[in-house]
Amino acid sequence: MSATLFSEESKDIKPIKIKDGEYIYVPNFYKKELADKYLARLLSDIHWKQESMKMYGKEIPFPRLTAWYGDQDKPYSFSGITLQPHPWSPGLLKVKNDIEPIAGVSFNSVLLNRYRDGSDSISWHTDAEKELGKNPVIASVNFGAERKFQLKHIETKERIDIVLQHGSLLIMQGELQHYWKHQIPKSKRVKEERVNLTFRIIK
Ligand SMILES: O=C(O)CCC(=O)C(=O)O
Ligand SMILES: [Fe+2]
Repeated sequence: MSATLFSEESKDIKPIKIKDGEYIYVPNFYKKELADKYLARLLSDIHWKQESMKMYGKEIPFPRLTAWYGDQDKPYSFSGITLQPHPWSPGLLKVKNDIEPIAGVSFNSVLLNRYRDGSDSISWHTDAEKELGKNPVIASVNFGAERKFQLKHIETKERIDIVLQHGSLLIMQGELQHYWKHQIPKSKRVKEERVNLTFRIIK
């Protein structure tokens, strides 16, 4: 990571080192007013879709809506489906430019997740697909309802919970994807929508 990429405010942002990985969490990356604006725009402008996965000959819908945006030559496969990206929108490019000085890398795609309420979720997985490279940097920006993000060490089963708040930025980096799974569990209490953007580099 190059120190010259860091802006004045982001200079003090240091990765949190954990066993076999590291992450950065910036709770108030966007202040509330701006985060509210982004949330409204994302809800209305993004081409949201409920994808499904074939399992034992049955179509199982994902418990969330998704969308894939990015450079046009980078199709992406996950959970048995392949997505052709929509071209970058001005708003997504703005967020990308805002987070890159902190991530220290240049992203070429973003997977968006929309959790309509607490009954939407994403279950335990790693983002260690081949096309993300060896130690991927994954930057996740969060808008809307606060949801619990859980990390679980694959060998020791150690757990780390982070409540991802409106306007926050979470960056997973280092060896984390090889040793830790993550999930957003269902939560009966949550009635509001949440939108999550995970910026990635597809090789
Ligand atoms: O919604 C989140 O915070 C996590 C999303 C995620 O893990 C993914 O899209 O791979
Ligand atoms: Fe993930």
